[in-house]
Amino acid sequence: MNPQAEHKTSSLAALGLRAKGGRDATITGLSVDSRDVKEGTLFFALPGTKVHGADVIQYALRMGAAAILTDAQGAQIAAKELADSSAALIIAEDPRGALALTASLWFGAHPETMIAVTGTNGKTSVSTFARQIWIEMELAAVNLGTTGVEGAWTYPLKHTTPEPITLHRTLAQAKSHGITHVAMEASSHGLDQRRLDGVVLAAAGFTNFTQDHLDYHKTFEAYFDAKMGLFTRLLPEDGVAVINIDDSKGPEVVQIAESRGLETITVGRHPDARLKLTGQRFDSTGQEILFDWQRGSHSARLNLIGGFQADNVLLAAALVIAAGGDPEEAFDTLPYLTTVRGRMQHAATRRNGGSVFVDYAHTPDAVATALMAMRPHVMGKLIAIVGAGGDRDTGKRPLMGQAAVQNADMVFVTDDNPRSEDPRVIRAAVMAGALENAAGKSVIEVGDRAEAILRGIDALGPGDALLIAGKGHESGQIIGDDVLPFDDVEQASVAVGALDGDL
Ligand SMILES: CC(=O)N[C@H]1[C@@H](OP(=O)(O)OP(=O)(O)OC[C@H]2O[C@@H](n3ccc(=O)[nH]c3=O)[C@H](O)[C@@H]2O)O[C@H](CO)[C@@H](O)[C@@H]1O[C@H](C)C(=O)N[C@@H](C)C(=O)N[C@H](CCC(=O)O)C(=O)O
Ligand SMILES: Nc1ncnc2c1ncn2[C@@H]1O[C@H](COP(=O)(O)OP(=O)(O)OP(=O)(O)O)[C@@H](O)[C@H]1O
Ligand SMILES: N[C@H](CCC[C@H](N)C(=O)O)C(=O)O
Ligand SMILES: [Mg+2]
Repeated sequence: MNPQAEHKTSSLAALGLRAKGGRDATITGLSVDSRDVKEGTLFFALPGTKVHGADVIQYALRMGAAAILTDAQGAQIAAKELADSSAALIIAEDPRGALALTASLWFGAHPETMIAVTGTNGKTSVSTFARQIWIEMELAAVNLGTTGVEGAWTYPLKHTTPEPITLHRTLAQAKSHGITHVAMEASSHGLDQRRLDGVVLAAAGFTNFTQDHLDYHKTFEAYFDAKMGLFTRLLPEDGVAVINIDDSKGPEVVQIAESRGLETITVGRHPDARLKLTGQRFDSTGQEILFDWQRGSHSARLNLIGGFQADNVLLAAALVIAAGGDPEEAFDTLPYLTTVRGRMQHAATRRNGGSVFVDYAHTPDAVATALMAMRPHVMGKLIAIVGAGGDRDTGKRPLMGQAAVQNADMVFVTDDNPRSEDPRVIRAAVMAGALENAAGKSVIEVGDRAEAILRGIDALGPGDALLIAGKGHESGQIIGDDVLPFDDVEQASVAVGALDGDL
């Protein structure tokens, strides 16, 4: 906890907020949840997907809220309670944006160099590689996202892009631990809800754009627009946009960035890419890459499985350069990069040489990419274990089954966080997509994930490989409201032990 932020007070005026009737108040803390309100809190009553925070203003006032910030609708909902109270009222057109800016002023300090990455897949990978490059360059760096805060300082997080109060508190804490460089993930939910507004970015990256999260955004257009907020709203005029030009949306992102006059660094195999991947050769433990930067040719060994990891690594290197890093120094670190936890991670090897990898592919594109990426490293057959999450985009389920069967030789369909849904219904949707495209390949439904892993590993012969997709670094299986301990890497070695005897 940042002591300064926890014990401080501030006037509304010092936070840049103007209350109705010019009323000021002494604020002792910020909250978006009425249940956390204490004496002196500024409560942000936000419109939500389930309720409007204004519905609970009455409760926040009873707990001692000194001020309420809400939108016009919220002020109307709680008009009577607000009129009867001495708390200051701020009405904002964009209350989530106001929350983010207020949180950034409240916590104040943050590391001096910050970058953010958006895209459907690859955010955690790119931000982790950027952090690893900085650390190899002897800078005090962290990545912040799905896997928490990792690097020179570690801290757990619940969200990929935490809500602004948590985000700015975490950044202030990072600063107090001596962190100077942060690579963070900008999720589409986070961008849509303005969670990152108020973060000052040196550079922003775009990985790719494919289907996910349509449960929340409803349309591809809305999902893309949310992601583009990173370039249209968040990145300052002097920030640099780093864009994967090989993605079909890449040129559009370049246009969006250039229409604001932003400097761009394009990355990819495309002939015009500023950081251009020109060659790639795979072997059983990784790959050699060739790339061009400003008329100079470079080569590097990557101890990473999967062709797409080269895209992620080069995007990370370009972000480091965009944020002021020396290019040659950044390129020299590439052979030292290590697997991102739960992403194409080698988990176990059978006595017969069959190998097991754990990956976080949880979108149709990621399942296809991950499996295709394994092919050049695998001599024998490729087996996939796949499942889809409950209470998430339902449209992606059959497409994930299809992507698995089209790119593997044998598929097991199993459970992956059914949450409040009936797991059989989720599996049926994944199975339908797989069976429709099976073309004679074997597709087997095994609900219990541990059993699916055991059976997948049992099917491995010499030279074969198994990809366990979907859960990556996760440590639990979410069933209803329960989280049962479950770790794919651990299960893989338990299964190998059970089948081969402990090696
Ligand atoms: C779908 C979504 O993003 N929801 C976020 C949203 O909540 P909401 O709109 O559903 O909130 P609501 O329940 O309708 O309540 C409205 C407001 O009233 C408040 N409230 C509600 C009840 C009460 O008793 N008191 C009270 O004050 C709530 O705190 C909220 O501010 O606003 C809340 C903060 O105001 C967030 O905490 C919440 O994130 C939830 C926890 C969440 O799970 N989000 C996930 C989906 C998410 O953000 N994931 C992304 C992407 C991951 C990926 O890329 O795969 C991430 O960045 O992690
Ligand atoms: N550049 C890429 N292109 C396509 N697929 C990728 C790429 N990078 C990673 N993936 C696939 O996506 C999976 C998730 O990767 P990663 O965790 O880096 O993405 P993310 O964008 O952070 O995901 P989340 O939305 O859950 O935060 C990986 O396990 C891999 O299968
Ligand atoms: N952060 C993402 C990843 C989910 C991964 C998968 N294991 C699932 O539960 O669907 C989400 O919550 O949609
Ligand atoms: Mg992530």
